[in-house]
Amino acid sequence: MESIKTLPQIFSENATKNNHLMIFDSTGLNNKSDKIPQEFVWPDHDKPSTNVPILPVPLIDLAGFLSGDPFLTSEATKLVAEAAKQHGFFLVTNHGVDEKLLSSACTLMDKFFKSPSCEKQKAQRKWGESSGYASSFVGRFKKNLPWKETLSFAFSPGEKSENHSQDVKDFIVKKMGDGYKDFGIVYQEYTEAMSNLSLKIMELLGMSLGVSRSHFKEFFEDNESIFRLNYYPPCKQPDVVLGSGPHCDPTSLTILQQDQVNGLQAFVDNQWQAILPNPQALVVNIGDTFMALTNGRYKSCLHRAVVNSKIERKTLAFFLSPKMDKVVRPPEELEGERAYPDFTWSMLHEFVMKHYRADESTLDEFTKWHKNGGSIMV
Ligand SMILES: C=C1C[C@]23C[C@H]1CC[C@H]2[C@]1(C)CCC[C@@](C)(C(=O)O)[C@H]1[C@@H]3C(=O)O
Ligand SMILES: O=C(O)CCC(=O)C(=O)O
Ligand SMILES: [Fe+2]
Repeated sequence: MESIKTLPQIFSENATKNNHLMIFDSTGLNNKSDKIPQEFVWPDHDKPSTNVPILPVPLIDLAGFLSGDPFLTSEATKLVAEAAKQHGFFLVTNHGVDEKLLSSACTLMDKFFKSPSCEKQKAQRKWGESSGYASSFVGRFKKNLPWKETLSFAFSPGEKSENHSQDVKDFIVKKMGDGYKDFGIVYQEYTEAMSNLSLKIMELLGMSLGVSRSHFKEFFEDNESIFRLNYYPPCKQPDVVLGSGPHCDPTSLTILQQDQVNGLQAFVDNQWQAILPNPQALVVNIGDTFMALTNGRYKSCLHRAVVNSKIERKTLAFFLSPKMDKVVRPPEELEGERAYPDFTWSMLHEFVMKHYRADESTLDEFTKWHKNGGSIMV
């Protein structure tokens, strides 16, 4: 477990020692004759292996559920329940999100990530915030740095009455200028589509748990979510680095679009197993906050992303999260001995952004931190 000391401790420590890594230049690192800097090299027990088995993730066709077919809805809830109880991962097809939107959102990532570093720095993420560009994680972690660049946005659907809030589009145009207006429009539309899809999946999850169809949908209607573009450059030593280290998503529900490059792995039945790209499907996984909302019934699963030496990998992740101040408490149908205390997403978000690097123990460590009144050292 690596705790993130709060600023300025770790930042100043790292800023001096790792100046050369303050900007993650994968091309430069790949072209240098010597080995990849030690900060990116993971311990032996975490190093990726090439021949992992393939995880048989259930493929759930949402067409029947979305059209209101009672039998197909019942079949879908059974498949969701089985997957969510075991490892929390499932695929959804016929989800209703426009294929052209999905394709352009993946292609358009290159406009940002292939631009010069000085351009990308205009959107640099600030300490403690999740919005913005993270070219290097050396400001947050001392070791086991992820081999990736990310661009993250805060998203909320806005009030029904007013026009949808345009926070995604406005953020990128504010940071990068009017040349990114079309870019912003595409990802604004994308995040709205993913927010709508996540609410439909919340209806399915509610029914699968024997809770009213509307309970979780209403809980997340005014969500304050995070949308993230993950760009994983090729690495000359793919056997020692990780694109995203082992973690459980601290959020509630993740909808992940993968490109056609393999890399996502889940830790199931005590081994890493690949979740292969499927162009017709989106990957959905339960996060820590929803595991708490189900009082531990549905599982938030450890997962990671590996990279390769030939081609970059791109993924788009919508992290559904409730309004910051909403109390995370299981509905009475799921009560019983409490697995976790009442908390707000705001508390857990602060914990993972400022005090603790999300891993497989985040919720347990957060529970200790929360019981100690949110004291800094975990
Ligand atoms: C709330 C969040 C924190 C992270 C982005 C979202 C949901 C997933 C989290 C993360 C990806 C889990 C692994 C570690 C992390 C630092 C990362 O690799 O990016 C996490 C994100 C973050 O803290 O920025
Ligand atoms: O990019 C991937 O395949 C996984 C990314 C992920 O798990 C995350 O961003 O939380
Ligand atoms: Fe994740």
